[in-house]
Amino acid sequence: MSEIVLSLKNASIFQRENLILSDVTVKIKKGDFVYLIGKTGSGKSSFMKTLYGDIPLQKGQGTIVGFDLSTLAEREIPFLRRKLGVVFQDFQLLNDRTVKDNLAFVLTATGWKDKAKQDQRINEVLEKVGMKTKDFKYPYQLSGGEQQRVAIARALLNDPELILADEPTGNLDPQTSVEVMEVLKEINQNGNTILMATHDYALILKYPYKTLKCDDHQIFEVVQKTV
Ligand SMILES: Nc1ncnc2c1ncn2[C@@H]1O[C@H](COP(=O)(O)OP(=O)(O)OP(=O)(O)O)[C@@H](O)[C@H]1O
Repeated sequence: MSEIVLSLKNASIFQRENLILSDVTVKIKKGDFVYLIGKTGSGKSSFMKTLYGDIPLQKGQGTIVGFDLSTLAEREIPFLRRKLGVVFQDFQLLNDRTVKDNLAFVLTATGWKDKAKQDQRINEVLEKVGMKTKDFKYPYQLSGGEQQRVAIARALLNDPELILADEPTGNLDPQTSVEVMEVLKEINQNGNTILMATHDYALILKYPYKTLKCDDHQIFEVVQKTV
């Protein structure tokens, strides 16, 4: 039986007291690539934030990579995030340090003490995203696509059970979006599970995967034709 990495049942997603999505029932299996689409303001980011513990799950049931979202305590959130890799639209790299030091910072913060092991892991993840030769650069010396590759490498550092990518191509031109998508496709083919929020329909047509849609306070699966 396939391993379930995310399961929500009759979940409601709120922003403060406002109900954004109701009765959400979703399952994601290990190895899946799943899109989350929907208009601006339909709740994609709110959904993602609930999954990484930024918004509490107030109603319904939810488990993600072994954590119960409905009982998630503040002190558990760093441990949840270690099992997730989160990628944002605006990359969120630290501008005052090199690519290598951005990644080393995360490894140190998550308990990697041995410098040689850190270096090895950094090389491995940069290799996966084709950025190994640019580890000495500062983020502002890189293009948007390169910065997003580094952000993906950072998400891979602790071998996450699920990668949550919230509009990872939102700041990129169409050609660069395709290049970043190729990276995501490849890491999915290597076994990583990915949930990606996007409103880039061209990408969805080019790379068809299971698609969930946020609309009218609901989330439902759509088939490619009706996207
Ligand atoms: N911090 C907040 N406090 C209160 N309401 C919020 C907050 N953030 C978002 N919302 C509201 O929640 C709803 C869903 O927003 P959300 O950002 O999840 O949508 P989205 O689908 O990700 O949109 P986009 O594609 O523009 O990123 C919107 O009506 C928005 O106004």
